[in-house]
Amino acid sequence: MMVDESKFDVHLQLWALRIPRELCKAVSRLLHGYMLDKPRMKPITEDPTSERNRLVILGERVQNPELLEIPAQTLDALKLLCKIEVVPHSLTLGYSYWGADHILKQILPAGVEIPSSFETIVKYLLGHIAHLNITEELLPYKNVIAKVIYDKNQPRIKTVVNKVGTITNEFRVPKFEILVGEENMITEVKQYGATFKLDYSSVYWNSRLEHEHIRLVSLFNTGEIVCDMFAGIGPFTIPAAQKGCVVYANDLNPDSVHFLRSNARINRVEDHVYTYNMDARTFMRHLMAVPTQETKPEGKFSVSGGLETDIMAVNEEVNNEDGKLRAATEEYHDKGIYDQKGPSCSSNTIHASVKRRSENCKEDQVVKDCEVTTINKSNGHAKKRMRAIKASSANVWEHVDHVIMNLPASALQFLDVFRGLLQKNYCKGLLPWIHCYCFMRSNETKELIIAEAESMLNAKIDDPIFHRVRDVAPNKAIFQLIARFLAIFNLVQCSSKTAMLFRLATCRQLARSTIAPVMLFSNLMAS
Ligand SMILES: C[S@@+](CC[C@H](N)C(=O)[O-])C[C@H]1O[C@@H](n2cnc3c(N)ncnc32)[C@H](O)[C@@H]1O
Repeated sequence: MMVDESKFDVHLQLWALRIPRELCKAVSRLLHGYMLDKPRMKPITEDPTSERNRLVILGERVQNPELLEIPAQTLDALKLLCKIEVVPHSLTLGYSYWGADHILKQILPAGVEIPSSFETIVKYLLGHIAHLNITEELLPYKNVIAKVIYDKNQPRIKTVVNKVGTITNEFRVPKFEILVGEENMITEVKQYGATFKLDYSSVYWNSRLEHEHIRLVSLFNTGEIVCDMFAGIGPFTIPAAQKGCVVYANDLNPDSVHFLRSNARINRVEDHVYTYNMDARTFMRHLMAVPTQETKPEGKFSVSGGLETDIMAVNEEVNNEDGKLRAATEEYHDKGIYDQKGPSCSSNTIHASVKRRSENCKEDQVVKDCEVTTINKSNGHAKKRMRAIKASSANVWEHVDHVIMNLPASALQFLDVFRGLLQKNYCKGLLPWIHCYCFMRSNETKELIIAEAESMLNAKIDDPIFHRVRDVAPNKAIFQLIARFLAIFNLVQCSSKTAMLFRLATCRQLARSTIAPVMLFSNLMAS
């Protein structure tokens, strides 16, 4: 459907005063309330007959050249300023003048609910892409709505798209139809100071998870080691790395991993991010070095060209640089840099983290290279970054503080990968937190979720408490929060059709003799 722009023309026959241009200010003060008053329209304009004059356009209420609507007193004051010359002035308010809502009201048939604001029509605005929120009722008008949104948001919006069908592919990427504009869907978005480049047509992205991304990362401490099993283009990975965590980030979708790497570079955290492109279970098994039938990675280890290369390189480094951690740690203690407080790090957590690694290094030779560099000093605060902590894949696991599992549709089923960890005492120190997102439908119960998680973990979960983070169906969630010493759970009930997301975390504070992990569930919106 094309938009006939001429249909929106409104012709106004007005009156204007021709005045010397130097009197514009004085005249407009006097005529306040009687001049043209339309958004985005200036009431004083050039006079086509003379450069030395200007035209003061009067409002629609002034309907004749005698200016009877203007008080005589005002007219007398005007006459004292200059000779009053009244001229007719015609004005056309066209398509370019009217806002999107006005135009849509004219186009859409009576009875069709008009999206009342830009925010209701546009679901997401990602860089130059507007992803429309087209309801069933508006589907027949999607092209014209897209055209209006496009025209009215120049030059910012270059592509207007609409989602088609439901997401069925394993990469969780919706299929889009381009309604107007460029086919290019590579764009950039910003979240809490980080920049994310992505191809919206080939990778998963959900702007509504912004709060959850940053909320989870706020639980991490500088220097901690994070495994992001379903990393996408890095909305958990990048802020975690920016915080000074070392992140092992994996995704099955090669396009996601491509942008994950770009984003690590764009945000200058490539030293903190190791990227992998393989199935998450394989990825974890390799990091944990749990012996399984699967001995070869299904995908690519990208950091140094391959897992084997990685291990060889690290082993070589280990041979050459044994003891470096100790020296580095002592040096930093000598310099006293841990006593400086910076906006992005806590001296205590770095201290604790390095100390723990240092102890581990002495005891187990786990970490072979640990270097802390002061990258930046601003506002008197020293910003400290933990540089990459290189360890052989066989030992990475012993230092993992957090595992992120954001694949709500099936993350629970991946929990079995941790059985080795719980049963074989791989984790020498504290257990990691496992942040596992999952859906919960209204016909499911928290007991069901826990049972599934327990069965996948082959371990008992103690005292669960549920707590909602976000529900899918508005007004249908029941919020329940019960705090316990060792366990926090999030629970949401919702309508039968909607699904919930929950976050599950094993509590690393548990003694290893108690293999029951503590879990934290919280729901997110469905993607
Ligand atoms: C819901 S998205 C989450 C992405 C990212 N963490 C975020 O919050 O935007 C799930 C991601 O898991 C990836 N994925 C799906 N199946 C996978 C598997 N078996 N192994 C690894 N990654 C997988 C998808 O490609 C997708 O990027």
